[in-house]
Amino acid sequence: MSMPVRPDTDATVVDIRGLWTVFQSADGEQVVHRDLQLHIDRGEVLSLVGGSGTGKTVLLRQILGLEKPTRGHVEVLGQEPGELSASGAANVGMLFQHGALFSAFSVLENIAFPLRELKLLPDELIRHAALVKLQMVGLGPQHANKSPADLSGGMIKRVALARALIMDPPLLLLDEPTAGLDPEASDSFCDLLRGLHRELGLTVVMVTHDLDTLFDLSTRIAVLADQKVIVTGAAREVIAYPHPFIHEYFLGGRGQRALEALHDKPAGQSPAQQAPAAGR
Ligand SMILES: Nc1ncnc2c1ncn2[C@@H]1O[C@H](COP(=O)(O)OP(=O)(O)OP(=O)(O)O)[C@@H](O)[C@H]1O
Repeated sequence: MSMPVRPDTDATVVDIRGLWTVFQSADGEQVVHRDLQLHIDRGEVLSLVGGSGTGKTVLLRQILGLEKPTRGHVEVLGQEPGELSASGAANVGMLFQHGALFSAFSVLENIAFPLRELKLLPDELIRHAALVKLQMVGLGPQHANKSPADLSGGMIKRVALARALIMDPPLLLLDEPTAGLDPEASDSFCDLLRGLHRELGLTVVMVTHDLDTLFDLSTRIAVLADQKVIVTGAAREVIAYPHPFIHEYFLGGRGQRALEALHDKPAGQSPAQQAPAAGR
């Protein structure tokens, strides 16, 4: 007997509908998001791009469950953000902008911290899991007992990434993942992220001001302006959208240089070069 074929409803990882974010200030109300919509499917690397103060970081925090929108609907894997999955693990891992490691903890203690907080597993198992993650981000066990103060900027990002991945979240949020890194460390961190995205089948939502990182990693770009997502699509599609912010951001000198670098890469290396996907 054949089973009825069901539509694939499992593809949605993030579903945001009718989102409003309004802050009260001494000068009155500040509307940051006005009826914003965003839909992200499994396996995407979606980058949020927008001018300063357009609410990119606030949106990441809402997906993570650290902040509630004023109005509207945010769902991550069919659940309210911040809830644990059926297995008790976190659905979302986040790499904060400056790594945000605990300075009094060793590298391994930092990576293990979220698992230890759960108070479900014995110490030896937690230590082992943290060592596996340390290796996964390209750092050897000789770094396990170091203090964050003894690490380079690139290593701090890697340790923070290992911590974000400790509970094997299917969704990873990255806030300015390459900010503060020199070009070499930045390229190497992008290589690591690209590899992990592929190997772990992660869905990634990223905020970046760095156009090289943007073009290097994104499978889709969403542009925030006028308090909403004005366009989403592959790089070519977004760049062709007529809006003053897009023109200034992508077609100024900085954007032109990053685009040229993108075109110089061998075909197949850069996901942003793939055929345009329909904006959602
Ligand atoms: N808790 C808060 N209370 C009041 N206003 C806030 C709060 N959090 C954020 N804002 C305001 O919301 C706006 C959006 O902030 P957000 O940090 O998300 O911007 P952003 O797009 O990430 O900007 P940038 O690219 O400069 O980091 C800003 O004007 C900020 O001052």
